[in-house]
Amino acid sequence: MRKLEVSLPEQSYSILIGSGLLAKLPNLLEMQGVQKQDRLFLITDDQVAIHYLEPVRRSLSESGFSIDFAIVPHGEQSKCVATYESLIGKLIEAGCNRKSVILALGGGVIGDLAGFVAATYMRGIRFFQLPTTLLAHDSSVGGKVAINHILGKNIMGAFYQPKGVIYDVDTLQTLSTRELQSGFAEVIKHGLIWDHSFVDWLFQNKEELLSRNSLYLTEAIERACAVKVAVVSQDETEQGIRAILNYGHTIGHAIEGTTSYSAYTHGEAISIGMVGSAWMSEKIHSSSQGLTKMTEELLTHFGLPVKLRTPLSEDKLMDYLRRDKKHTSTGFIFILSPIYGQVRINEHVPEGLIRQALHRIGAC
Ligand SMILES: O=C(O)C(=O)C[C@@H](O)[C@H](O)[C@H](O)COP(=O)(O)O
Repeated sequence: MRKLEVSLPEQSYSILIGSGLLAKLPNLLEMQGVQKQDRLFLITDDQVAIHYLEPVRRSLSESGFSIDFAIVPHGEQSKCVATYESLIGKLIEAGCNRKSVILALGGGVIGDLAGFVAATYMRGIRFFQLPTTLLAHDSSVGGKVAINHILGKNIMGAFYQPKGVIYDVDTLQTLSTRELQSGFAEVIKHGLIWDHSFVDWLFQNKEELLSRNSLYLTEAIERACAVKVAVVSQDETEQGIRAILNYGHTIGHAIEGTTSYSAYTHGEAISIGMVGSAWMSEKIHSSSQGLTKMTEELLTHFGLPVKLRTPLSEDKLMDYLRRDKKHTSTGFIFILSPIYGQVRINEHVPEGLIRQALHRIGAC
């Protein structure tokens, strides 16, 4: 088992990554201070539930924990006010109190949604992230929890850290190919923003990674999480450097939002967003020549899209970009890469350049 520590001013926690961790959940929770009398409430989705709900529920009940659960439909549409409110109702009905603990068993949607429920139920109760997708190496760490508004992604949210992340890599074996590939977008992002040797390693080991070799996946998750931990521990609430974790997300969120979260997975949208960002980087920084081609090659190797499948309106994407959380009254802020393996926060990116980048990725 690999272990990383997230050290934050108010609270620190561990990320445990390894095989067979869900089976050890009762012990791992007790080691993190959860007691048998603390009511557990597990939140998952209908796809994850098929594989993991019963074994997890049974092992916790047989170990003496009392556990209730709720299953929501899979997909980004569940990150909404209606699902949030219904979950709060279920917690009340189950008798959850301030000592109760939420278990977020699933991918990024479940982690964000259950985390937001935990952050707000009775003004905040403990929660653990139990990621079951590759993409969730990113969303489970760092405490960004949120639900979407029809006009914007993650608009209602909080910075609310989990008490721990328990990442059983065996769960990646049941992911669909599309979901696995989607997760690589965020893994690649962590390399592109911080550590070019990690990007090279991903290139070299793509066969092992795509064939779900657990040792290689564990290594990839650990290295990507290490980048995230290094950034978040410097800037928990995104006052500055944490914005670099948004590389590719400005355009990516606009793609997801304008297609009502139905045409692209989060990873696919971020993949296309990173191509747009690489292209703008080349236009602004002469030192990043060749970045777009290299980014496209890497993403394509991992089965990710580098262009919109069907053209989207440039104006609609621009409207969405104006509502991006990084946007200020002084202009568009983009995370761009002056050199392979590093990024900077670029303020005042000209609208004309953004429009050209949108064309480059297939907007019309
Ligand atoms: O942790 C962060 O900070 C990130 O930006 C990571 C992103 O990959 C993640 O998708 C995040 O939820 C996006 O946050 P948002 O503030 O842009 O909504």
